[in-house]
Amino acid sequence: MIGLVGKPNVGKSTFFNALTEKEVDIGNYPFTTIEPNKGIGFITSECPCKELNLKCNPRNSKCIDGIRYIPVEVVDVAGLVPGAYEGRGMGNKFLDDLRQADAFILVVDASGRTDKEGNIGEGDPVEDVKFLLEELDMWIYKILSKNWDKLLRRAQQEKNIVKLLKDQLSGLNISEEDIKMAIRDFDESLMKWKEEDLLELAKRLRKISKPFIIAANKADLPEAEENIKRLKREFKDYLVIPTSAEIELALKRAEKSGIIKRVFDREKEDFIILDESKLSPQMKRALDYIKEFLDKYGSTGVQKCLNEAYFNLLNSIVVYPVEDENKFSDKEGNVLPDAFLMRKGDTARDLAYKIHTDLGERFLYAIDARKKIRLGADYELKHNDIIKIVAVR
Ligand SMILES: Nc1nc2c(ncn2[C@@H]2O[C@H](COP(=O)(O)OP(=O)(O)OP(=O)(O)O)[C@@H](O)[C@H]2O)c(=O)[nH]1
Repeated sequence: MIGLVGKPNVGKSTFFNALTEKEVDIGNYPFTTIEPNKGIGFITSECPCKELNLKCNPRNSKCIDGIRYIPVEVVDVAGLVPGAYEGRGMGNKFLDDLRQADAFILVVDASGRTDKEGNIGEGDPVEDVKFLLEELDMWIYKILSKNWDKLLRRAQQEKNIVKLLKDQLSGLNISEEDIKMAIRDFDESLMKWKEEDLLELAKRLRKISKPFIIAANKADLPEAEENIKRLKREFKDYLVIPTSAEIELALKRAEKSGIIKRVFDREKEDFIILDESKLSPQMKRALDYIKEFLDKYGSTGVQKCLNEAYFNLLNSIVVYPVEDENKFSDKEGNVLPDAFLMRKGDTARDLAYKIHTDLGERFLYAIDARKKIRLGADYELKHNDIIKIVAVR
C-alpha cells in the first residue's frame, strides 16, 4: 500500500482524488474493506496483448489502448502536524496509517505558498521535506526506545540482538537482514548503545523500511520552478517529481464528461479535444494552460509518482499467469485475465503460492508461454512474463 503524506493545504486531498477517482468499476478487487481515507489507484504497465496482437479479457485489472491498469491501494495519511509522532493531532490513526504503508508519496507545495503550519503564506518545500523526515525518524525512534530497560533485561537471556530488535519493531515490517545491515557498525552490546545511536538507527531503519518519492505539487504555479530545482539539488538520493494534482483532476473529469480524450505516450502525455464546439472560452483557456504545462513537464506527474513508487521503490514487476499457454488464457478462454504484482527476485514457485497456497505446494514446473519452454521452481520472474504453472494432480 502507498501512503500519501503531507501537511495541510499542499494539495494532498486533490492528489488523492486525482489518483483514486473511480473511472470504471472493476470486480475482483484484492482488497476487502475500504476505509474512507483509502482508495484504489491504478499503476500502469504495457500489456502484452499489444505485442502478441491479441484481444485480452482482463479480470483483476483493465486494459485501455494496450495499457494495463492494475489496482493498488492508496492511503491518505491525514494529520501530519509537528509532534504527530507523539500522537498529537490525529493521534494513533496517523501512526497506524504510516505503519501500513510500504512506501510514501510525500506531497509538498513547490510553489512555497503554504507556510509551516499549512496556512496560505510563505513556506519552503525543502524545509517541509526535512520536517517530515524528522517526524518519521522520531516515530521509529519512539517505537525503538519504548521500554528500553525491559529490552536490556531480555538481552541478558536472549543473545540474538537482531531478533530482539525485530520483536521490538514488529509491525514495521523490517526484515532481520535489514536490521543486521543497519546495526553493522554498532557495538555488540546493547548496554553500550547511547541515545544518539538509537536515533541514528531509527534514521537508517526509516530509509530501509519507508522509502518515498517527493511530489513537488502545484508545479503549475510560476514560483514552483525554482523550488523544484532546489528540491532536486537538496535531495539528490530521492526522486523529485513535479506534479500538478489540480491539472490531473481537471483532465480526468474533462475526459469523463467526453470533452477530451487523453493520449499516453512513453515520453509525453497529451490530449485531443473531441468537440471544440462544446468548449466555453474559459474552458478553452484552461485547456491551453494545461497543454503548456504538459509540454513543459511531459505529464501531470501524478500517475508517474504511483508508478515510480511501485516499479522503482518497491521493485515491483507485473506477471501474467495463464492456464492455457497456447491461447495465453484461463480455462474459460479469457486472454491474459490476471496481472499479478510481484517483486524482482520472486520465483515461479512464489507465483504459484500467490495464485493459491495449494498450487504452490503441488508445484511441478512452470512454462514460459511465449517461448513454450519449461522453467524450474527457482526461475526468477521477469517483468511482463506470461507463465503457466503445472502442478501435481
Ligand atoms: N495551482 C495548484 N493548486 C492546487 C494543486 N493541487 C491542489 N491545489 C489547491 O490547493 C488547495 C489545497 O488543496 P487540498 O487538496 O485541499 O489540500 P490538502 O493538502 O489536502 O489540505 P487539507 O485538506 O487541509 O489537508 C486547494 O485550493 C486546491 O485547489 C495544484 O497542483 N496546483
